[in-house]
Amino acid sequence: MATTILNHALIDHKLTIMREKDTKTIVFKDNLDEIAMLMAYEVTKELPLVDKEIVTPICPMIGKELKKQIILVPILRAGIGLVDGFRRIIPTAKIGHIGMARNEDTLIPEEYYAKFPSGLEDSIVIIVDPMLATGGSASAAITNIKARGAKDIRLVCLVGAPEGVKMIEEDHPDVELILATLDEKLNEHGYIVPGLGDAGDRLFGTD
Ligand SMILES: O=P(O)(O)OC[C@H]1O[C@H](OP(=O)(O)OP(=O)(O)O)[C@H](O)[C@@H]1O
Ligand SMILES: O=c1cc[nH]c(=O)[nH]1
Ligand SMILES: [Mg+2]
Repeated sequence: MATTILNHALIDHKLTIMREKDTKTIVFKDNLDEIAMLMAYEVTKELPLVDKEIVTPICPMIGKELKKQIILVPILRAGIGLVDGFRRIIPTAKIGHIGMARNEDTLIPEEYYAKFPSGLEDSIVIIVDPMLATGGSASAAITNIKARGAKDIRLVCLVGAPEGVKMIEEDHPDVELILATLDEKLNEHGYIVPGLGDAGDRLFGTD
């Protein structure tokens, strides 16, 4: 399935504020929240619809409604920063959580928490995480969510590295990947260059 890079002017403007190293935690959080709404609008543009018979004040008509339940899954921790914005745009979304921690030496991710609503098999699952670096965390999260029954999965990330895109395309060719922007590369510590640093730390004020 094709990878989409949004390259959206307003998202890029807000992302530059987030990237700046002196941006304060609250400003970082607010901009991520606003970007999440814009990305939610973009990724829901072509969701499958079914007909719905309704009556307007003027006459009966066949309207449209979403065909499937949406389950939003943030990859903890940093993915939490995208949840509120998505929920404002898709208030009927149910939320699952998956915790993936990347070992900073080996860069290998490990699942440490998972809780999902029922109905993964029949829902559209939108996994969110600001960063796609090596791709290890997102790829493992997708594998684990598929093992729990999900079939229709989209992965939405803010900043991607070419290495991460390659891993998702190879490991999960059935998953639609949507990025706000594609950065240049990874550095020797597995951080995205130019990137924005450690998204979880910047979002929650840890270091
Ligand atoms: O593509 P990868 O190389 O796996 O790196 C990306 C992952 O790294 C970050 O999480 P981190 O492990 O730092 O956890 P955190 O959100 O708790 O900070 C980020 O939010 C991704 O989940
Ligand atoms: O650049 C990176 C890479 C992984 N995780 C982050 O938060 N930032
Ligand atoms: Mg982190």
